[in-house]
Amino acid sequence: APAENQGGASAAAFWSHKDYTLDDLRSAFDSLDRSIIYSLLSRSQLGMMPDNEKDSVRKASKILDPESKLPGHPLYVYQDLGKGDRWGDHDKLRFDQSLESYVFDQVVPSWTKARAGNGQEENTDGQGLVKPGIIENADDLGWLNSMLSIDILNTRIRLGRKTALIKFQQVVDGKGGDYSLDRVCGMIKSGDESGIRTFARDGERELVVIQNARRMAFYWTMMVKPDASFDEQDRKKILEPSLAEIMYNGFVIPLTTDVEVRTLMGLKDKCN
Ligand SMILES: O=C(O)C(=O)C[C@]1(C(=O)O)C=C[C@@H](O)C=C1
Repeated sequence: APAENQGGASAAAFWSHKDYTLDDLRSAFDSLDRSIIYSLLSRSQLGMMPDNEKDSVRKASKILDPESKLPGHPLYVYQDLGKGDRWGDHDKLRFDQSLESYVFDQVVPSWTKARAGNGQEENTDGQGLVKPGIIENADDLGWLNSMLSIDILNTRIRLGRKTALIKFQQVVDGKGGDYSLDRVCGMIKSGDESGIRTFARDGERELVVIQNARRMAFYWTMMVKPDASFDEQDRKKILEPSLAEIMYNGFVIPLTTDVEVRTLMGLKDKCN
């Protein structure tokens, strides 16, 4: 067996498994982001259905944001989620220790709840988390899509954990640039969260992620051929790629980074 698999107390021995690189993770981010933008856009088109069909979409947006007056446009809805000063303090977002990630409370509707229009409690786990339900027919594609959007978003944000572990590994390998193991461990041990956040962030990469989101939103909205019955308002709702940017800038990247920071701060015992 390779030396690094023989165990040992040092950080180097513990973190030397190299199944994937930061580049591998970034291509995983890229494909998740494609799915996220696509599912949000296809979801947004539901908002352009005739009024009677919009009802289920309205219900979905009400669960996300009870104050919302907008007809089920997830990009608007997610934008609303960011109204608080700190994303993590928003009452619909909660950090789940066991998942090492933020979860959206009460946003994954179950089939029964959607169908029966019952109160929020019925299908929850007792802590306000609605269990995913079973989609029984095509009428529920809207619900299915909103569950997928949330699920892919969660998966994306949780990837922050692996990303943080790889960044720590790079430091252990002496490939952390300005960041030595001593420096990073110093920040972890002294509880310097903002220092660790600066370490975890990569401004250039963030620009690439945001630009990709914009481009995908633009590309896919161009593929939507507006029907003569869509009014000006509706057109604006789908043909607005900057909403993707708002979402990634204000919410998706910050939450992913938060997961990275929390993961890194938890590596105290990997520091000597
Ligand atoms: O790619 C990284 O290095 C990440 O940490 C992921 C991510 C993102 O959410 O896409 C988060 C923070 C960084 O500033 C850049 C990008």
